[in-house]
Amino acid sequence: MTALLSIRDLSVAYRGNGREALKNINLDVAAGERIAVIGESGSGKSTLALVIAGLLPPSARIEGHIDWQTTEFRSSHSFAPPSVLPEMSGRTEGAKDRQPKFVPLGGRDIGLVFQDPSASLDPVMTVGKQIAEVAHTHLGLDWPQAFARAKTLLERVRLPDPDAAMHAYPHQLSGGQKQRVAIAAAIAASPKLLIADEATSALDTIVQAEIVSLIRQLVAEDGMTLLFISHDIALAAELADRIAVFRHGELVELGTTAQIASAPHHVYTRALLDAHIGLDTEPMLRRAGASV
Ligand SMILES: Nc1ncnc2c1ncn2[C@@H]1O[C@H](COP(=O)(O)OP(=O)(O)OP(=O)(O)O)[C@@H](O)[C@H]1O
Repeated sequence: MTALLSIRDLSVAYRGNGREALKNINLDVAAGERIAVIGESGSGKSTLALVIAGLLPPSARIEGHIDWQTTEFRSSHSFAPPSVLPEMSGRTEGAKDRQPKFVPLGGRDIGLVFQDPSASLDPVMTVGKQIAEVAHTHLGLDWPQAFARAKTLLERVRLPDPDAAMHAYPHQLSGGQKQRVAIAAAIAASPKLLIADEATSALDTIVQAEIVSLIRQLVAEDGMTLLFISHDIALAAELADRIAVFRHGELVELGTTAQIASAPHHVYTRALLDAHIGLDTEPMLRRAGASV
């Protein structure tokens, strides 16, 4: 399968933080693949999402490369994450040599869904306008077309009354409904990559399962690549083809969901699995296609 994304020797350090948030990460993500990134709090999961999306603060030190395979240019293009550019002044010749380079744009090429939908939704703009704005900006649709697309998206994310929701403000919706709206906005420009960073962590178990199922369906229907970030290995196993296990900024294990769930190599992965034993390990293994 073609790699959509190749991460090479990637390290990230935040200013004022002695420890590197990511250490020498190498990871290929295939086009159309669903990959889960799991690990405990502080393991570097969100940093990975932010560096891929080019959203790290400019003060963060980034080393290494993220290469994108884009159909637009029909070849592989390398980009230095935007926030590293000022620090790359000594290497600009090399950077110029790689022209034309493809710099993915958040919203257009990468859809992002975070834990707290309230933080990504504008409280004083109607839901319909927020989704339509993404389609208007990134797809160049005129406003009537953009609003029509917003309505279709609200139907696709299964909001109970899409017509009413178009005119609603975020505070009038439940947490699960807001997350559906955030997902609709994230996929409004048909991004190649959807990053869901703890997108279900703030929701109760039933709504969590509904959102996971929704993400699975949308990713399949639109042929998106999924980076699903979670601290919950059981949830990750529900929809990932492969699981990447992070600890203290390092990628300690990478394997198919069945392999990770049934025969983990790393002691830390085993500990994450053990935390689920007696709770939902068997269903998780069955879902992952492993023999129990
Ligand atoms: N803006 C920042 N400035 C300084 N240090 C940061 C910043 N953001 C994250 N860090 C540090 O980087 C490391 C990795 O954090 P990160 O948020 O990527 O982990 P995480 O696995 O996503 O954790 P969580 O599940 O709690 O969100 C941690 O030590 C964290 O304290």
